[in-house]
Amino acid sequence: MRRLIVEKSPPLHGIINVSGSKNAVLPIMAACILANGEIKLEDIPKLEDVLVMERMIKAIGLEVHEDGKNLYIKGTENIKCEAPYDLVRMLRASFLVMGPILARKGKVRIALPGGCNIGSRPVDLHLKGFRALGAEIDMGHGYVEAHAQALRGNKIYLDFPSVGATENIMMAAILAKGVTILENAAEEPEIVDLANFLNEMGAKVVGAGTDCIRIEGVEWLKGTSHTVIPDRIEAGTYMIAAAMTGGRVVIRNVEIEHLKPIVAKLTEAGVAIDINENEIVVDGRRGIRHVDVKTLPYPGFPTDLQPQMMAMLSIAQGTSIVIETVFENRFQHVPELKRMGADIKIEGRSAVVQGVDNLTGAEVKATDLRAGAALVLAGLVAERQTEVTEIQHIHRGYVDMKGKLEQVGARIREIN
Ligand SMILES: CC(=O)N[C@H]1[C@@H](OP(=O)(O)OP(=O)(O)OC[C@H]2O[C@@H](n3ccc(=O)[nH]c3=O)[C@H](O)[C@@H]2O)O[C@H](CO)[C@@H](O)[C@@H]1O
Ligand SMILES: C=C(OP(=O)(O)O)C(=O)O
Repeated sequence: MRRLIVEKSPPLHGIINVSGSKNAVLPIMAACILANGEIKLEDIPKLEDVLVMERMIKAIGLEVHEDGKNLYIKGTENIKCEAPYDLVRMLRASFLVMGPILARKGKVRIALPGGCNIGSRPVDLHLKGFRALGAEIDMGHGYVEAHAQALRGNKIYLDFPSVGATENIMMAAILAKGVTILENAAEEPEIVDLANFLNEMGAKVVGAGTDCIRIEGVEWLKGTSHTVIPDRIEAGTYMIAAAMTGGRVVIRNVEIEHLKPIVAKLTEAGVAIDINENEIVVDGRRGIRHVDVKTLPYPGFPTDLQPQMMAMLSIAQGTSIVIETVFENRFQHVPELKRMGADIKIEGRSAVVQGVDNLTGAEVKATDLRAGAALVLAGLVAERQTEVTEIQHIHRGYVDMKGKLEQVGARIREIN
């Protein structure tokens, strides 16, 4: 099993280039099922999750090839209506092929995604949306089946602004007859990127990025070229790394607007931040003060940065409160951080983080993607050596984390 060995590192210094967004590229790859024609996705992030999604859309019948930098996908009408369990199991986002297949073929059979370890993550809101568009849904034997004579636009109110449900329902509505109004929709930048991509292919989506999205059904979609937005969670992770180590790092290829919640919290914690056109300079030399953090749907503080933020607050001056409102089981990094000497108490969905002077290296387990990132960051400031195991989770969502951190002075290596 591969592991990352992280040693106490000097303050990070230099430049880090952010890759394309994992959470934008995955739904966009699913949306290719809706199109006829050639699609070019430029500068795609080379991530395990992208490879799995590539296998998924190939299994459905799309032609996919890459030239090391770009991904070329050929949309076709000859698609299969079934998404196999072995792929849905590996990647939750693969459930996002359900809306596009249903839209295209009027029927779909897909494995229910397995429980992921940050929460139970049901798909009831996705299914509620498909039902409102006229689909009949059957469940059994670990699969969900949907079929419809013809999908028809409708008014749909989401009980919670779920990112995945917003994306799946939006894609199902693209080829439906009439107009769909999606209320209490998620407003994440990745949803705007998906809507832009769909519109470039000929869809009629307005309002993405607000809580009300209007989709006017069209007959068909054509091919296009698209560059996905920069990964705001990757950017935020390295911003926190710079702050924690008391370094000064220039983070390039960022969309400043998307980073507002993390910029606000780091500034409140005493970190100096300079903003240029598409780069951000993070200077942690003044030290870190305690801050309270509550995760919320965008534009609130992202749950995907909560573990990394918690690692930072575990060495801040004073006591911080971290409240996780999005996922009910996203504190699994806490026992691991405690093994490294952090002083954290969990009370329900809140964690009380009392900053300590020093963390100490230990063998710790990456229980999920962002938990793994948090432990790597903790390792950069911990005395002696930290060994992070189960790093396949990190490879799901970070392009060459080891190389990017090494480039700014981190002492980190990967071993088998
Ligand atoms: C591939 C991708 O983009 N993943 C992101 C996406 O996940 P994902 O799309 O799975 O997250 P959601 O926004 O759907 O989930 C948020 C909350 O809604 C609940 N829920 C969701 C759907 C549903 O049908 N019923 C229901 O109860 C979930 O259990 C969770 O508690 O948004 C999350 C929240 O920003 C991020 O952490 C993930 O990185
Ligand atoms: C939870 C995450 O991803 P996924 O929804 O793919 O599990 C994440 O990116 O932190």
